[in-house]
Amino acid sequence: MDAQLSPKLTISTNLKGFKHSISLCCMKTTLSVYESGKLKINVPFGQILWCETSLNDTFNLSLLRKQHEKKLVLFTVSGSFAATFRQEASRLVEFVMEKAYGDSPRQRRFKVLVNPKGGPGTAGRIFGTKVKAMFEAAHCPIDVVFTQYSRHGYEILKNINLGDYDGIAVLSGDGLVHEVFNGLADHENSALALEMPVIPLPAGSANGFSVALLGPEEGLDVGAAVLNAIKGKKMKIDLCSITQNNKRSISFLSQTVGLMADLDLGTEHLRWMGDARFVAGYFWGVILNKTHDVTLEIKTNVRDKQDMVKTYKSFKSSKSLTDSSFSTNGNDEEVTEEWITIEKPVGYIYAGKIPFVSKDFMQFPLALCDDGFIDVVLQERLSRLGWLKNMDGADKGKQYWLSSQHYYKARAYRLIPHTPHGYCSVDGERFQYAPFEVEVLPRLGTTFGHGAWAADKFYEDAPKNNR
Ligand SMILES: Nc1ncnc2c1ncn2[C@@H]1O[C@H](COP(=O)(O)OP(=O)(O)OP(=O)(O)O)[C@@H](O)[C@H]1O
Repeated sequence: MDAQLSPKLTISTNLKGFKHSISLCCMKTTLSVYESGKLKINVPFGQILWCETSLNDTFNLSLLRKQHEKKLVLFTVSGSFAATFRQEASRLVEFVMEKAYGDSPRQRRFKVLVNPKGGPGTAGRIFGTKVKAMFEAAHCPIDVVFTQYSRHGYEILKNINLGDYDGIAVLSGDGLVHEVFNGLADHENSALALEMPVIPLPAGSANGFSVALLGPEEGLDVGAAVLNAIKGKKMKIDLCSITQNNKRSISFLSQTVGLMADLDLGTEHLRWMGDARFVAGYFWGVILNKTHDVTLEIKTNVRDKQDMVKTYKSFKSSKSLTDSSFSTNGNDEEVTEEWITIEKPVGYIYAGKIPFVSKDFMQFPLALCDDGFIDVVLQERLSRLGWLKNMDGADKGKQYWLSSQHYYKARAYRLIPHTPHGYCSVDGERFQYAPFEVEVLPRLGTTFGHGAWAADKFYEDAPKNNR
């Protein structure tokens, strides 16, 4: 436990589960609450939302604390102190607030969009029981809209008054975030609009954006996501432009055809299952085991998998690589990017900017938020047994090493499906099953987070008996 620092205060409280009098002590990285000399609560300053005293010598503290299923829940500590302790109280408040926010601005103003139809349809309840109180506890002004119909989010963001907000918090899945980025891109001042941070609060099915920012554990914890909205650091992320039938739009996560599109869009009727619907969809896809004929053209520098991992690892350890790092071959020689064409029957094509496409499936272990590349996976058709084996280690990206899985870092690509019918999923939304073209728009989008995707469990070494 870390050393105790000076600010300390004893308050009388009627807090449930506590005796009459408790003491609050500031440690180096935490605030500790003691009762009769015994430690009862020890919370990192990062989880403190607000701390204040009021005129009648009462003290109020709001924080997020891990509870059931290790999720962060709102907790308040309040009580009164003797008038003789006013100075101690104000010192403690000042100290705690400074530690709690550091150089992050306090009281960010948010537009909050809630999709009552997202995922299992619980966003409205999550807003009323958790999210609203957390923003209020942090004294963040919020302007809330429950979306009424598909594309409502797009219209709101297209016409938003940018000066009124510090961020857009989206309580939903990735589909509504897709609308939000597209609305900002079509704003009359789109360059400024795309500087507006967009923060996901998970209430959809896959919640890929939230998992990318906070990791598979915290990414599904709405408390952790609200905390990120309140205190996260501004970070830039690549977006993609997707053109289909001469219509251009923004994709921020992924595009896919084949098995992975079928298991997403073909399971809309199973929304009530939450993200388990994707597993059910996968098994159904394996039973059908369809083949998709495609032409794939990729603007890439052809590299082997070991080399790409080496570059990725050194990026992770030094964080000093530049945007063009994946353009060199490890020997600091320039490798020319060229268009390559692949024509073959496939199980699926999946391209993405984030490591996890759902909490258990790290499809793009080498994805980086702002490297200027989109990771493109071509998975050859497999036997049914092969598809089942494919699931082994999927949460750590083990399938990256399969010889049947081809992995590219691309600046752009074109996909032309030849099979007559199929699904095409863009950020989890249904697009036409028709040719499309994708180009990376480096660092065009903005969010709050830790400065990089939170993926750290990649299966970095090729398994010995590579299938
Ligand atoms: N009131 C509404 N009625 C019907 N559809 C809506 C409404 N509000 C938003 N939508 C649409 O709901 C769709 C799905 O929402 P969302 O993507 O947020 O959830 P999800 O698909 O379950 O999650 P994920 O994308 O993470 O898998 C979006 O396409 C959005 O346009």
